[in-house]
Amino acid sequence: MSVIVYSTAIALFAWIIYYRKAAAPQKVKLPYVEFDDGDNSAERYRSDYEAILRKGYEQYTSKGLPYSMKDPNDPNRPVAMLPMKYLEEVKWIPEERISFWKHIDKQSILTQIGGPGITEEVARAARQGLNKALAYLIEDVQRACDVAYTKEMPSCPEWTTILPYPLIMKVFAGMSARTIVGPELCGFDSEWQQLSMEYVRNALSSPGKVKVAYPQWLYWLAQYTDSGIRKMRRIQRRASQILNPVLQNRIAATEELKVIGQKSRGPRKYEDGVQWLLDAHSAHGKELSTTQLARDLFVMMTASIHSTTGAGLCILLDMMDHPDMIHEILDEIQRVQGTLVGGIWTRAALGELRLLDSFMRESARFHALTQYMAVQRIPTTPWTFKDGLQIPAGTTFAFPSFHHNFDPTIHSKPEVFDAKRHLRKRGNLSDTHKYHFASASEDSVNWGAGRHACSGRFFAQETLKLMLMRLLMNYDIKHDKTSEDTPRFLNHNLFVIPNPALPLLFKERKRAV
Ligand code: HEM
Repeated sequence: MSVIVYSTAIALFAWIIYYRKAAAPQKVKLPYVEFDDGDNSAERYRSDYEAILRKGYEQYTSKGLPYSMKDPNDPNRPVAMLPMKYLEEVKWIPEERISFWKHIDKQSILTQIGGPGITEEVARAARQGLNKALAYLIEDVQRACDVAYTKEMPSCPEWTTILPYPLIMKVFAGMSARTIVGPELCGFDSEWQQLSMEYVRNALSSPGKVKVAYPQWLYWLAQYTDSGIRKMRRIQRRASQILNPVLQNRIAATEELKVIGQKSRGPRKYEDGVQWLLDAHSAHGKELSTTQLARDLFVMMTASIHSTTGAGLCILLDMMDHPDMIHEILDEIQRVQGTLVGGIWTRAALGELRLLDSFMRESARFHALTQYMAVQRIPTTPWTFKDGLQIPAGTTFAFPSFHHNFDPTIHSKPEVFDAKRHLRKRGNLSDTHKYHFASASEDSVNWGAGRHACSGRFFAQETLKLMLMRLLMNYDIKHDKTSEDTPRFLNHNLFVIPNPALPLLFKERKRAV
């Protein structure tokens, strides 16, 4: 008897050892960079990743060498930081092999708590639907911008304190509602807008709480116990209801078009996120339910709201540090505005705002569109680069976008904010797609790269131009001396965001420009 018990115990012990070894993630074999002074606490990393990335850039990536460091999204294995020479090899590898969406899942944990994730249909709707229809949407988006400013901006005949972050966010939400759900639900402060903003708020705040309160294997439980996540589910149910008639309209319009057999060159009856998602699902032979529609639209909102707001505020803050440029930018705006028919902006006209565009791209270079690293990917099976570098399955690798932006071999005098830098670069080029704000050109990976490069970046570019123009033309803006101690930027792990609590002073111009 005791022999049986003894043998069983040994077998069990051996199995546990084997299982733990098999389950333990394989570690990447690269030099590990950490803080020299011995303080490698979680808090230190949260607020000072930039220092580690700078050290890694100086010692390794700028010299074409990879290294590893603590991954804020994965306590079990480090992230591999790669020099740019590896980028081409992974840009176009299929998602199933080198995954971006798994990185998003790891970072946001939304799919692990019952929330939505990026899908092929979401990516396709933005890449093909939004980008193709963008030229037709500018007029409506401009109108939504005007309505939002009129409603949100207080009267300020004298210098008035305003928090620009929530202002920009609200205005962008108005513009994106028109684009994402179309004319039926997009009214300013409509139920859709309130639901979607509340959803995004919870989708961004709840995962952090879950990560602290639960071990990873119990994350799934939070969808039943966490009030924020339960709220997201309630919002999703209500959103599905109000989206139903909108979806039916898109289905009917698509059927009508099939019957007429019309292959028109212009916009269809509806050009919006609901239509593009319907197109994308149909293209994959899938039926689109209202629940899936709500989830997909919320993914788009979550991807776009704070990223665009953050980039917009970075640009505004840079403008205040370079007031000399504001006059030149205003001259350019007025010159182009003079060519508009009925004061309506077009994509072509927005494209003529080359100085404003160059300023925006320089701001994006300085602040890396609020992220220290880019092109984060996770191999689904072990990946070997051509030179033999191996990345184990499940280990994130990434590229150092922020420090790349300050590399003197890429940009001359990188520490100088040079608003005309990209204008000069574009000057002699026949390729008009390069070096404008939304370009994923080779001198920057701020927008990512390859098959997953941000598909909403052209929309972000045009909405930011419309929003910034309206502010510059109507208001003088300056820093509030009483809030000099308020930090302008906040570090959080791999993000550096303009402080949402930073107030600025606004004063109406005597005569709007
Ligand atoms: C300034 C604003 C924005 C910034 C800084 C930004 C940044 C990014 C970045 C860095 C990526 C990952 C790219 C990669 O790793 O290769 C990305 C992907 C994506 N973005 Fe944006 N984004 C912005 C605005 C938007 C907007 C307005 C939308 C939609 C309307 C959007 C939708 C998406 C989608 C769907 C993806 C995933 C693409 C794919 O997997 O194929 N983004 N974005």
